[in-house]
Amino acid sequence: MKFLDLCKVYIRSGQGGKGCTSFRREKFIEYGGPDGGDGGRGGDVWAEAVDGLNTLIDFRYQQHFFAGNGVPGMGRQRTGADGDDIVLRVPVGTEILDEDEETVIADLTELGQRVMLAKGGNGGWGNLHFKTSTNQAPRRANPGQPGVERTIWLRLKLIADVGLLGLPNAGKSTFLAATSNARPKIADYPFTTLHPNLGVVGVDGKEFVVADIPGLIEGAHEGRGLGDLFLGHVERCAVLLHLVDGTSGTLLEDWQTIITEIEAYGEGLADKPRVTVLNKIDALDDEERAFLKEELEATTGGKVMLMSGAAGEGVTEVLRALRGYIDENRLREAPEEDTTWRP
Ligand SMILES: Nc1nc2c(ncn2[C@@H]2O[C@H](COP(=O)(O)OP(=O)(O)OP(=O)(O)O)[C@@H](O)[C@H]2O)c(=O)[nH]1
Repeated sequence: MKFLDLCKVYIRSGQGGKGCTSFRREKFIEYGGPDGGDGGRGGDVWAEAVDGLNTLIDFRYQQHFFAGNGVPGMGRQRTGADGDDIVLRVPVGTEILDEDEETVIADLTELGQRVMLAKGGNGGWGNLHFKTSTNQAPRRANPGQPGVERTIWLRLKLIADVGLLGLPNAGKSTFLAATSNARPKIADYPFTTLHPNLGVVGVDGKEFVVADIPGLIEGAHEGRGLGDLFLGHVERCAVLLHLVDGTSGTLLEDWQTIITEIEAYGEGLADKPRVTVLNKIDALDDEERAFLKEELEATTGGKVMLMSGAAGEGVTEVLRALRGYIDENRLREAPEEDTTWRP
């Protein structure tokens, strides 16, 4: 069972600071009582679903996360400072699994959702805490509790911003290849090698993820895990891109077949905003283009864009239209300007 994006992370919460053994020492005060303060609490390790991420790629560069240790207590009843918490910032749709890679610790499906993964150790008590009626001068203080160390897995299920629709031969693979292979570092996105029907597409310096929905529907029959994966994609898609082959001779039927399919599928797929594209226009003359566009617009009741994925015509306009539907926060900064698609 392969998942789109999976990485292993080592975390450790902070150790509690140790308690202090100390006695009040001041001029004219004999036998001043115990005044050792408590140690500070160790920092916690949290995970939080944040905006603006759509991969776990950052965890390829950092896998160890340590929260701060608590500071030991001090004399004159001073408590040590608490250790700093640390927060793993993950994309919405990240599942956190235990070391066994099976037990789900948390499923961060909503923006801002947070979960504590390792609690910091309590600080130890200073000797002030141990004073009793029979022992006015305790020499005892506690060590801080140790932090918690554990290995976890992060698994990203939901990543597609755009769902790609179209009958076999509509030109989906050609479009994906043409728009996403401009990225020299595409191998950095682990899921692209695991799942050929996904592409990271750049336009105007921003990136988003396009997934081939029919490919995923087929995948949905392969097993429960993949089915869930598909649902995740569908839920997260901001917009659907429907490619219709302008050279098929059965334009309106082709369009209707897909619409029927997504309506039958349910899960809100048919209610998503849709960009409808008349594809392969390089094979059509001006008259045919105008005729087919008009015909398709009359059927869909909306605007139809013209494109040739193979020749690169109209592609930028389509990408910009898609980008317009995607929340700005969800777009990734393209690594370099020259990774953006161009014909
Ligand atoms: N003339 C022309 N042909 C295209 C264009 N895009 C794709 N094709 C051709 O159409 C055929 C199908 O293209 P694919 O990209 O494989 O179509 P697909 O939708 O991915 O098809 P499946 O993988 O079967 O789902 C191929 O022979 C392509 O060369 C285009 O813009 N213009």
